[in-house]
Amino acid sequence: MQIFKEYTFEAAHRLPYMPEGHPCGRIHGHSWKAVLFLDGELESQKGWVLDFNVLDECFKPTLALIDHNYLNEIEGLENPTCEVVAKWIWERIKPEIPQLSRIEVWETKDCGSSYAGS
Ligand SMILES: Nc1nc2c(c(=O)[nH]1)N=C([C@H](O)[C@H](O)COP(=O)(O)OP(=O)(O)OP(=O)(O)O)CN2
Ligand SMILES: [Zn+2]
Repeated sequence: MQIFKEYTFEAAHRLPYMPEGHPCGRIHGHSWKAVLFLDGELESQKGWVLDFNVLDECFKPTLALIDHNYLNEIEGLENPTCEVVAKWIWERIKPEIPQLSRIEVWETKDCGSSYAGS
């Protein structure tokens, strides 16, 4: 069984390795979306894989670091592409939620990344 939960955050970033004059090299902001997917067995009595509230509590400190922030100033996000952001979230959440199977990070309404540990 797979479950998922979507989180949104507002954050600014710039991509430092863009050529001179490239718009993504300038500081700009997005309404980002992170979707966390969990794979696991149904707990028979409760009828769920994991309480969404447990996931919320686990993700809350990470969300607080990135929401309304400038990503480039956060350790590990010096080059904050959506690929790097997905991997960074994975490395923070996977040790606490072993059922985590994939993360999507949407940078705009139509582009993003998907990371499943490799
Ligand atoms: N593989 C990646 N490519 C790009 C990333 C990224 O993280 N990974 N990021 C950017 C920029 O940050 C840009 O802000 C987002 O992409 P873009 O499609 O250019 O978004 P726009 O809204 O500016 O463009 P539309 O014309 O509206 O689609 C660029 N590339
Ligand atoms: Zn961007």
